[in-house]
Amino acid sequence: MFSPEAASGADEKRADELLEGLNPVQQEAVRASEGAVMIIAGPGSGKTRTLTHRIAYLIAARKAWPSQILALTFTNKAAREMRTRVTDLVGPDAKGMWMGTFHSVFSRVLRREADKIGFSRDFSIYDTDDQERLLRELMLRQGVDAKKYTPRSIRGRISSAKNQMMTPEAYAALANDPYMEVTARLYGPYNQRLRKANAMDFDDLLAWPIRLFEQHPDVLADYQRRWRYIHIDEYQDTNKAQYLLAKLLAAEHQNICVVGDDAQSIYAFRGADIGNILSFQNDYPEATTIRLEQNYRSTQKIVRFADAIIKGNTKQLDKKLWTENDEGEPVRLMEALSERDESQKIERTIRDLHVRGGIPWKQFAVLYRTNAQSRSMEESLRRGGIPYRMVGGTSFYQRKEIKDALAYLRLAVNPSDDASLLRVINTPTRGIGGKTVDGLRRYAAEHGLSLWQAAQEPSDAGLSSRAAGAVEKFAFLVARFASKAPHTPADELAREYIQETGLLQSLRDENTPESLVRLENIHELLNAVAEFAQADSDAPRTLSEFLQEVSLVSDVDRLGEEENRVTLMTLHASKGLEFKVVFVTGMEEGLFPLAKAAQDPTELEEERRLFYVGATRAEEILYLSYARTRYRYGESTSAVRSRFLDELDGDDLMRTESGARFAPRKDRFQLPDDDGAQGGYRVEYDADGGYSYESTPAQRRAAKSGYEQMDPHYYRTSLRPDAAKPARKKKASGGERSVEYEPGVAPEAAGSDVVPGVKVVHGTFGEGKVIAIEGKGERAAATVHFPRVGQKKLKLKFARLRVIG
Ligand SMILES: Nc1ncnc2c1ncn2[C@@H]1O[C@H](COP(=O)(O)OP(=O)(O)OP(=O)(O)O)[C@@H](O)[C@H]1O
Ligand SMILES: [Mg+2]
Repeated sequence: MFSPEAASGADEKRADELLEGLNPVQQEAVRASEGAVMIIAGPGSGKTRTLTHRIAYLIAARKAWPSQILALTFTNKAAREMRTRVTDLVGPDAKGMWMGTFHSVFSRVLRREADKIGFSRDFSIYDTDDQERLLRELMLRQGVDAKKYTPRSIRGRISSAKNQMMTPEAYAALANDPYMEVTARLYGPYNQRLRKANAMDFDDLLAWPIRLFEQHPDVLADYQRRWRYIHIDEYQDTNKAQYLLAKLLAAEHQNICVVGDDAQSIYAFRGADIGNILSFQNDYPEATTIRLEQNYRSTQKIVRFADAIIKGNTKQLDKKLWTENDEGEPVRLMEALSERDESQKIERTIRDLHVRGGIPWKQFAVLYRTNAQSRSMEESLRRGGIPYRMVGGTSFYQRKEIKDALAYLRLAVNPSDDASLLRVINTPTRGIGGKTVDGLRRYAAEHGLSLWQAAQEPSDAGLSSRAAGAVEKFAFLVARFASKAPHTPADELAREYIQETGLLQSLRDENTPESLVRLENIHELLNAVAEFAQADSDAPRTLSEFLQEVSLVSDVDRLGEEENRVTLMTLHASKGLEFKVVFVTGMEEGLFPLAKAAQDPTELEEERRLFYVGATRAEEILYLSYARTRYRYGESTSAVRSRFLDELDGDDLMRTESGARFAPRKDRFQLPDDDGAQGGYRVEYDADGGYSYESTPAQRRAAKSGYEQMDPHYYRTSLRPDAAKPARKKKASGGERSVEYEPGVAPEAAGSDVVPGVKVVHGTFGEGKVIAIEGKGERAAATVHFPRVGQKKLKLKFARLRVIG
């Protein structure tokens, strides 16, 4: 009989086998099943693998029932993979484990406990669109200028406040600038509206469980007992709410195992806090800390290259990483003329490696900093007939027609969902115009009703009889399916319902190539519902369950394992994954690092960690690329390659396309911070290497002293030291002074030994003593006192002074 307490000899043998694929340190982490354990280790060192084996071990050694295991991952895909791996390791015993992202696990908890916090179990989850629509409406009502204060950035502010567990009142007390004040005014009403709509936003999915546990200690105790073993992957990217949840749940038994890498923390902008790693030791003083040092993923060259990247950061725990893998190929750097050229080169390289090296498509990943960069890459791959899959951008569930269909489905499950109602009340058009909707809104606000409730009494809302008729018909449609929803299988309900909404018919009537694609998409959605409904053999699942799952899919989650395609995705999305061949693209100043990050040392370090994450996804071959011009904000702009490349040591790790050793430009270097430099620069390069910039006073000072300031922390002394081109004149904008630079010669090298105080001999004036030097390079001039003729100012370029002491 299966019992966690009584392990038989056979169980022990099975458990020991699970240790076989692990090295001794990893085994130690698996065996340390009781108490707090923290595994801090670099990329590819087997953190995730160790976690997976640890869970399998707990089950196989009968230390825990599967249902007593909680594993929190960063994506649902990671959770699915972990579940599959554990099932492979221990068989069907694995069923019943709680595995998923924080958001999916706790939304499940919230559904079970919804009534305790005043929600119904069918609450909706608002996505960013829904949130912004709601905010826009509140702003309109409060007379807030939506151009000056965008709903998007207000949403961002509310989101960070929620992540910090800050209430509207606490936020209002802190507000000290106009933006914060406007946000403070909207935050409370925004929450009330969510509640009225029986809806939660993403941040609520973490904030509400904390409140639930605080207000209901018995519920907390229940979950503490339920989850005897807690596991968290990618711990460095947890935010405050996630940290608190983990702490609350582990408080009783303290069996918590977290794994992470501070050098891979890349979500600070979303409230993640590396500090959580540091607090771990304080929260669990008995915690065992385990360090893994062997990398199993990448070649030696890639591991050393990654190490060189992260050395650029000052605030990093020192970690040694080594590997027994092959030495491997040097990292390749591609220079392209334009983004188009860049993507074509990548396309050719992928094809070549695929055809000649036999590497399957799915072993390639192209990573970029911003989603916008995917467009030209997609184009090249499409033209080349290479199958690809894009993660992010306008993903399937973000398409208009899909969101429309989902809004109908959501409404049937939760009619109070105002955002969904507004979305579809007149889609397809059914004669319910803006005025009618406004009338309903007003009526709802006056009587404290949801829009749905208002729509039940359209004639009381003061609508014309025609409008009221249209609203009634709509309400009847929704109500009919709402009453069926709880006891009808999801696929059956969805098919019939969507048919009756008229969405399909309207797309058919439109009969354009685009509308037919949309029609296809809706059919694909219905297929997805069917697949979901029938996936569980015990009983068909309901629409409510389907919607919950869909609200939480992130783009990475849709990454089909089975499919043999090249993957395109942002660097952020690539965390935790691995591919044989990886391209990190768009390595240009202003793009990677982003311009905004270049101004701030903290953000710059986060960008560098992102580079580190990207590079360490590669198992065998790593390519980096940059383009000299790129379309940004609708115009073609010249670009200069990323500082991240030039700060690398030019040792044996990187080669250019032609196979030459990479020569970093060591002319970019840091000046002391106290030089008084100020931010604000804009450098624009022509394709031929000419450039112009708008300078700040600090830049002009820097230029005077021989350095061109690129930003507060970086200076360049010449334009292209490696280019044998004549000196170029700066095309100064805004009437700035011109400065000449001598490519290839650092200005301070010109006029070398002639410095104030030295004795010199001049062909005509004889011996003299240098009093002062002005200017640099070509323009350098010395003031010399000659006992025979007095003081003279001489251009060094012509004077041919000889130093004699
Ligand atoms: N002891 C081992 N023997 C053989 N292969 C291993 C071992 N440990 C890890 N691996 C393999 O090395 C690769 C990297 O492991 P894993 O993904 O667990 O690393 P990680 O530390 O989680 O990396 P990241 O920080 O990027 O998430 C995987 O393919 C894994 O199967
Ligand atoms: Mg991992």
